[in-house]
Amino acid sequence: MYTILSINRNLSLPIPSVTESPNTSFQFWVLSMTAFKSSVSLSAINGGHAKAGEVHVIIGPMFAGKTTDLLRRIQSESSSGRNVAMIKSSKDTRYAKDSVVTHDGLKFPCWALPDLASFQHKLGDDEYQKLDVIGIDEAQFFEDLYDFCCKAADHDGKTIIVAGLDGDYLRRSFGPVLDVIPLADTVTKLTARCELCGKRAFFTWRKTSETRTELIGGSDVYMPVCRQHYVSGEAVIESTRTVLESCKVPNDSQTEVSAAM
Ligand SMILES: Nc1ncnc2c1ncn2[C@@H]1O[C@H](COP(=O)(O)OP(=O)(O)O)[C@@H](O)[C@H]1O
Ligand SMILES: Cc1cn([C@H]2C[C@H](O)[C@@H](COP(=O)(O)O)O2)c(=O)[nH]c1=O
Ligand SMILES: [Zn+2]
Repeated sequence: MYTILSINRNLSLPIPSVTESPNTSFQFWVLSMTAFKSSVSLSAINGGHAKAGEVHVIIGPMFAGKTTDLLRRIQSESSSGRNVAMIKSSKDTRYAKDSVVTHDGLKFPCWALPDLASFQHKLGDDEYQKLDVIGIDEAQFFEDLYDFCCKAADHDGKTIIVAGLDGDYLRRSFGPVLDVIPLADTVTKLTARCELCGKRAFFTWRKTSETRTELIGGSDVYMPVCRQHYVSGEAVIESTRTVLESCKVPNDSQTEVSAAM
């Protein structure tokens, strides 16, 4: 039998009035949680920061408006008087070196970095401490995204807003973006318009035959498509491959042909 005297925000603890010997597993759990709570204060959890951090993730195919949404949120935070910074992957060289740029041409100055771990050092500790909000674009290219979000949100009290592709051109998980979903306060999946039918596009189609996962490019290389046109596109590629295979001259007959020439 337990009497919960009071649970309030200063972690005051339930005072168990044990009417039986505390050897049942539930009673042991309550007592061990009581001991845990009394030894850990909130400030120790997030490194002494009064404000707990946040992680917000924006995903979707290319041209879905991920960067546009990221810029909107960052500008809103800045207008509210919060100190913001923007980071993008230095792999993104499409529109500008030191700015995040949307496909519509909207720009915002940023740090273009090869990794996130170097950000605090490059910014400087004093400036980093002053930061309230950090935006991250092209997050699929940052291998250290998970660890950065953990430290920045859990221990440094920062609000992190992440924008990146959830899937690559094969609709496979792209880089570390999906790994941070369990860390997130919110997850927003955006859609584009299918270039072939105008319906909602959830996927990105690569127009070229390159097969490497990382291939920087815009509408020259990629287009957003709906499920129907992604699948039919795959069907077209497969049937084209079959036709080309059937037109190929077999190797042994190639030898006969070249010998006859
Ligand atoms: N097929 C498309 N569907 C939706 N938006 C498109 C398409 N093609 C070009 N755009 C433009 O791309 C803009 C989104 O750009 P951006 O925010 O950079 O997208 P993302 O970061 O998701 O690639 C849209 O506002 C729109 O003007
Ligand atoms: C699908 C896909 C995309 N990329 C690259 C192409 C672009 O440079 C970025 C995505 O830019 P956006 O801001 O989302 O428009 O990623 C790639 O390297 N591999 C892919 O499979
Ligand atoms: Zn379509």
